[in-house]
Amino acid sequence: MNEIVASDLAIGYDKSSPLLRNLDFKLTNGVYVLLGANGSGKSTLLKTIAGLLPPLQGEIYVNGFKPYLLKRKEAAKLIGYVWQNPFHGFVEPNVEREILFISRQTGVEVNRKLIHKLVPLELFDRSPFTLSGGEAKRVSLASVISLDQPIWLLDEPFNELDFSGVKIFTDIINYARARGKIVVITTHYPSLADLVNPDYYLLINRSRGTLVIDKWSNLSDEELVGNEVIPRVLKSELTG
Ligand SMILES: Nc1ncnc2c1ncn2[C@@H]1O[C@H](COP(=O)(O)OP(=O)(O)OP(=O)(O)O)[C@@H](O)[C@H]1O
Repeated sequence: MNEIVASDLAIGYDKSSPLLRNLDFKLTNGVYVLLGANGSGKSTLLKTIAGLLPPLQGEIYVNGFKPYLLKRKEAAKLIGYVWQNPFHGFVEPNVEREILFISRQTGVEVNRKLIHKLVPLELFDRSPFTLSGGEAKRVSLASVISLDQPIWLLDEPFNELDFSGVKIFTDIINYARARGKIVVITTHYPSLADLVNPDYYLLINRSRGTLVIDKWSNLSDEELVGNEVIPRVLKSELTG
């Protein structure tokens, strides 16, 4: 059983004004979608779970480990964190080397099926820095999740994906669910997130600096709109 446990957790960059505080939750195997306004702290929460940021207060555990105390290679074996902007993560001169970079660093064998689902072979010799936005997203997803870690944190994975990219991604999330992973996905598009049948939604309440964890059907349109999440009745909200 995989688990992410937060206990009286406060996160952010400034102890005197945390973005989120008093977080107490336990996530177990399943698919979670993290929603919230621009700048509310979604990426910051993922970075804290990934161990890139220490808690400001309280504690975070990933499968019993404090992630911010793990060596980067150990953290990379446990947690696959895909950055929001793929170009921020690229370090290699060609796509093939880029995809295998974390595997080389950690010594973990990659799951080639996941790589080939996401990235067409004809991209392998290209510089990652010359890729289109969608191609770059596919490469950055492949470069991280091909390690098949038990925990995947995916920051805005739907951005830039075309229809076939969304279908492939949906298949990969079904695979992750069947393998008992914990997958946390951020998005501003709940209608796309719905395609992966999330178990729970994590909604950031920015004014209170807290996190609501619930089923989609229990989140009211008022609560969604109040936190800048695109609601169910989109047209009337945008034109009314
Ligand atoms: N390194 C940093 N130092 C100080 N403040 C930061 C740093 N990184 C992010 N922030 C601020 O923290 C807040 C939360 O940022 P974060 O990226 O977590 O938001 P988000 O919910 O992911 O937003 P978006 O929907 O726009 O991607 C923002 O106000 C941002 O400017």
